[in-house]
Amino acid sequence: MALVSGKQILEEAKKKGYGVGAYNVNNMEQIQAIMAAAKETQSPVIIQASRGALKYSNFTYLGYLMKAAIIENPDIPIVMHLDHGNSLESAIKAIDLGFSSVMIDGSLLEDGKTASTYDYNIKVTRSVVEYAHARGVSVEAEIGTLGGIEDGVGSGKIHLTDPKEAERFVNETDVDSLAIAIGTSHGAYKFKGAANLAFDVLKEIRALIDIPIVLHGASSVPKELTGEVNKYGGKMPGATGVPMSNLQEAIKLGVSKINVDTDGRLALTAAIRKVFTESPEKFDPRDYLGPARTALTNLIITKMKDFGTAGHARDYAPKSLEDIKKLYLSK
Ligand SMILES: O=C(CO)COP(=O)(O)O
Ligand SMILES: O=C[C@H](O)COP(=O)(O)O
Ligand SMILES: [Zn+2]
Ligand SMILES: [Zn+2]
Repeated sequence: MALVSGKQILEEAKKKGYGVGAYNVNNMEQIQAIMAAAKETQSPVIIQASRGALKYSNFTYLGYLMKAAIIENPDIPIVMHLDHGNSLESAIKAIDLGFSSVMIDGSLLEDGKTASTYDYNIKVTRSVVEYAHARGVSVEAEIGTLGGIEDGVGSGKIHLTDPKEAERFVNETDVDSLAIAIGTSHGAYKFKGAANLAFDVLKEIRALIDIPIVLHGASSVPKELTGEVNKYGGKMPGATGVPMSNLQEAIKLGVSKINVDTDGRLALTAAIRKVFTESPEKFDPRDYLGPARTALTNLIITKMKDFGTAGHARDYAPKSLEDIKKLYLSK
C-alpha cells in the first residue's frame, strides 16, 4: 500500500529541499488527474479534501475514491490529508475514514472566519495532536491569518505569522508541520498589484522552527488559464496569483508543502467551457469531464516538475501506518 503519513513525505522533502504540492479534490476526475500526473512524473503526492468537499460527498464517497487512488497506485507514496479541519470532531471524522494526515486550522474559530486567540489555537491543536499521533496520523496546524499584505497587516483583517510565536507554538503543540501566513490568500484574487510575499518573515521562521513549513493560497492563477476561461464566456477580470518563481524561492527558503486548489479549478473550468462553446451539441458528461481531467493532469505534471517533486517517488520505502504509529508512540 502506498498510503504514507504527511510527516514522512514532508520530512523527506525538507531534507532534500524540494516542494510537494497538496492538491484539493472533490471528485473522481480530479483524483485521477492528480494520480496520473504523479505516476507520469514519479512524484510523491498529497491529495487533500476540505471539510466542504467531504460534506459535499457525504464523506464516504470522496473517502473511498481517495482510497481507490491508493489501491490503483501501489508504487506512489500518497498522503490522504484533511484540509482546514476546524475542530477535533472534524479531525476524528477524517481519521475514521482512513486519512493519514489532518490539518487543524485553529487560527480561526469553528466558523472558519473569525480569527481566534493564541490560547484557543494551542488548545484545539493539542487535542488533535493527541488523538492523531496515537493513530499514526500527522497533524498540520496554522498560525497567523492569510491575506494579501496590501489588505493591511495589523488592521485586524490579516496578520502575518510572528516567528517567535510560531516557535513557541511548535514547542507547545508537537505538530508535524506548520502553515504560515506570509501574504498569500485563498482564491483567484490574491494581489491588487504585483505579488508581494514576506520572504524575510519566512526566513526568520525557518531559522526558529525545525518542522516542515506549509504555504496555503499558493495557486499561480496563470494568465493562460484565466484567459481561456474568459475566452469561453467566463468572467474573471483581474485574477492574480503567486508566480511560480516566487513559489520556487519559497521552497528554497524552506517551504515543503504547497497548497493548490484554485489552479485546478481553473484548468477544469477552462476545459469544460471550451467543450460547451465549441461543441454545444454535446451532453455526455464524459465528453467534457474527460478533457477537463486531461487538462488538470497536464497542469499538475508541470507543477510537479516546477516544485521539484518529480522523480522522488522511489526515494524511500513508505512505512505502513502501523509503523508510523509506533514511531509516534515511542517518542
Ligand atoms: O490553500 C489552499 C487550500 O488549503 C488553496 O489555495 P489556492 O486557492 O491558492 O489554490
Ligand atoms: O482552503 C480552501 C480550499 O481551497 C478548499 O476550498 P473549499 O472549502 O471551498 O472546498
Ligand atoms: Zn487559516
Ligand atoms: Zn488553505
